[in-house]
Amino acid sequence: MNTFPKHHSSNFLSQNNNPSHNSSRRKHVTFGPYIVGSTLGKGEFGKVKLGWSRKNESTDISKQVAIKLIRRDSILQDREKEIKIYREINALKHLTHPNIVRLEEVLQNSKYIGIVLEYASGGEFYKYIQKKRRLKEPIACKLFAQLVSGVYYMHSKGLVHRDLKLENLLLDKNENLIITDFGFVNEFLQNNELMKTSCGSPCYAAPELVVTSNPYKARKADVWSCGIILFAMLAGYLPWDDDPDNPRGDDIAKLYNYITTSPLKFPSYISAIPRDLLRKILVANPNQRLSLREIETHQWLKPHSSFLKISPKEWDDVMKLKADPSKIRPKLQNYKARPQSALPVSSKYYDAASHSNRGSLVMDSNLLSIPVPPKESPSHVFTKPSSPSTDDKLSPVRNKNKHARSNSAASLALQAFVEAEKEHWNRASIQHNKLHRVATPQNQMPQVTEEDTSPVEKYENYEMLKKKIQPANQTNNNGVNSPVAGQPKRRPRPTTYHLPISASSSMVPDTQEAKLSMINEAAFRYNSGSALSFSHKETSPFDSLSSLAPLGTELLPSTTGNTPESINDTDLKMGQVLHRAKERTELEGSGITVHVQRPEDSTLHVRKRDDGSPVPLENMRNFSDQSIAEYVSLNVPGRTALEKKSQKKRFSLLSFYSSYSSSKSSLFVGNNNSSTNATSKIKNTSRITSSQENKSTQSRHSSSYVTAPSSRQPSFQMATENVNINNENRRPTVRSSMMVGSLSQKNTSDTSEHEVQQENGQLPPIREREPSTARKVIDFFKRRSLRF
Ligand SMILES: Nc1ncnc2c1ncn2[C@@H]1O[C@H](COP(=O)(O)OP(=O)(O)OP(=O)(O)O)[C@@H](O)[C@H]1O
Repeated sequence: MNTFPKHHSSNFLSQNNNPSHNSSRRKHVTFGPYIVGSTLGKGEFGKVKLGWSRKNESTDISKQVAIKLIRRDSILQDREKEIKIYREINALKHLTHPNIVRLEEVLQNSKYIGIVLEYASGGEFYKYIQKKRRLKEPIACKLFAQLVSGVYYMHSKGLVHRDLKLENLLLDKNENLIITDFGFVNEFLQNNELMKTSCGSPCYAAPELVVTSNPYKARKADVWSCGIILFAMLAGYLPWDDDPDNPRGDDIAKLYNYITTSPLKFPSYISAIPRDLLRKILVANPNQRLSLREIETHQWLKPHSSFLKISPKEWDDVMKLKADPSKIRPKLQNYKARPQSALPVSSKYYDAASHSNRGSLVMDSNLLSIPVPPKESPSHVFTKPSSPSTDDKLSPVRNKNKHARSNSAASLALQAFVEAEKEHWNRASIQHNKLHRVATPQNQMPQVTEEDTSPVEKYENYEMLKKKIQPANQTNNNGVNSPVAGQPKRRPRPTTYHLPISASSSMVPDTQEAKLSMINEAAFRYNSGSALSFSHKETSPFDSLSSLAPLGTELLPSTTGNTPESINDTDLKMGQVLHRAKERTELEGSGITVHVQRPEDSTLHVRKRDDGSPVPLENMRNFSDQSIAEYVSLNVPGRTALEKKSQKKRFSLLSFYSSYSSSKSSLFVGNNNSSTNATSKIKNTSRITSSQENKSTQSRHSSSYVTAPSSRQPSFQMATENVNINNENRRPTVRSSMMVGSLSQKNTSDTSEHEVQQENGQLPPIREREPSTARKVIDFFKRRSLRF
């Protein structure tokens, strides 16, 4: 039974001290329709909290989200922050790809803006590498294919990320890659993708962003970052991190000189084919660097070539269908259709708000412009308008034979599409009402073109396939869905790209109910309808800026996230766990909502941790091992430690070039200043602490430009500004970075914890580490938050 009241408070709730509530009564903090749990992480803008949506009244189910909470007063003072937030929101509204974090909705109350995101329960990618020291090639290949697919999708929407790095990658519970943090995203025009604003982290930033003030080709800069990420996956450390003259890597001028003059060095355990790919990606000259399309066709990615052939349009089509079942054939609609999620409240809310004064949340129009028309920068090479790739028009079917079977989610997704195409053609030859009996011979697949199969059909067929390979009633002894033979015994995530690939026609569901169940379980994580309810047809994600909500507008309750589509089995059980154990009461007029636990009524007692997360302690046997394990995983100690990551130190050289603040900085190519001067100037000015960042960005009025010290790259020029930056406050051992825990004596969390304690005066300062031969490995993530 749903115990949540129909009306809920939009505010964070304070602790209830009413003596009438004894200790057995548990309270929960809420934000809008979400119960707020533990802190998942802390970023530049504040904390990211785990949240649970309220149960849908009819279905009694809940789902998990990550809520990025931003204090409104913190952004009122800081225009750059504000811009980043709205960049992120507007970009995410337009991106619906399985490897890009899904925006559920945006809420705000008097104190906070909350960006509600899909919860990436697999945690941070760099920690994953940290744990494994480095990734095996097949795993790296799968994850890199997902990264490339996500980035290519983003580029196809005219957006560049500009801050791709390990720290901005998360994993879902099935270890699929999720790209996050779109704060630096920007739009490019197909016929002029040049940008001026350098952003990102030096270790991941393409040389052209740092060593020249010329406009750079935005997509190629993302490609470079992908290459660095791939190297880090395979090697376990960042490339070009072994400069004896710059052992700590924090002299950016030296770092880039080293990058542009030193050949890439590989550890012996990276094999020849990925080395070849890396050598073609990590090319200092962006014109010679591979494009994403070229990367996709590289031999190393062949196992995932089919997945990579799924075009952005195909991703959109499938997701639209998921969001709008009305487009599915009437035959399928006749099955008991699930309630369709309404347009996210936040969207409606924003639309309504577009007529009102948006106060401080108006974006600077300069932000949206693409800097420097070609004629103004004749030295730069411009990209021609890209004509649609022929690859995009190809059906994945054509590539079927190229696809080597793999367990990867990516390749499985592709297989699903391929199989769906195949299925469609088989089905086309028989009566529609006998579809479920069709046994499709393996390896018989007519050639079809994109035009031959409508997205609706594809989707339907895909769903059919999915049902075939994983019937709803197929469970193992543990009550968990049985894996298909040969597949790992892991309950697949309800996404299309995590499908087992071997399908048996005997597994075709033969009832309408089974088919309905198949649809209901279906597919993508883009299932709540929220992200998809945004218009994808807008030409620019920034078109809708004016419709952003004004501050001070009251939070409206959300209906998003309550649809059954959004809930998987685990969520359901989670929801049951939570809601059986709770009762919620609203203290009249107080604005305080209290969730009360009544142990005598509960099948499972939910306790609250210090950090606010619910912890189930008793009576776990009522639930499957898996649901318990997953629930427990939400409360892993690592998360608590993660919370302490608040001590993240960061550099910021964002202020180097600010296209949206052109009045504050001017860009030009410097003249032949001596390299010595360049090096020393940058050395003196290129360090900045996070606490100084904001101040420094306000003070960047004068700029100085110096040539890069590289004699091999005479055309590269170094630009920087006097941004009042120094490194005095930086802790020498932290270097605004993370270490490879498995190799270092302390892992990241420990380090953060130490810092917290240290700042509280409980511990002596960490001693500076002596450089050692393993330093480059130990320092793997040291520059994790370095930004410019
Ligand atoms: N969708 C998510 N699912 C799970 N954890 C998340 C999610 N989004 C963010 N986190 C956690 O919160 C941390 C901070 O998030 P994020 O980096 O997006 O915040 P930010 O304010 O944009 O930080 P940054 O300083 O990197 O810009 C992440 O490192 C991650 O641990």
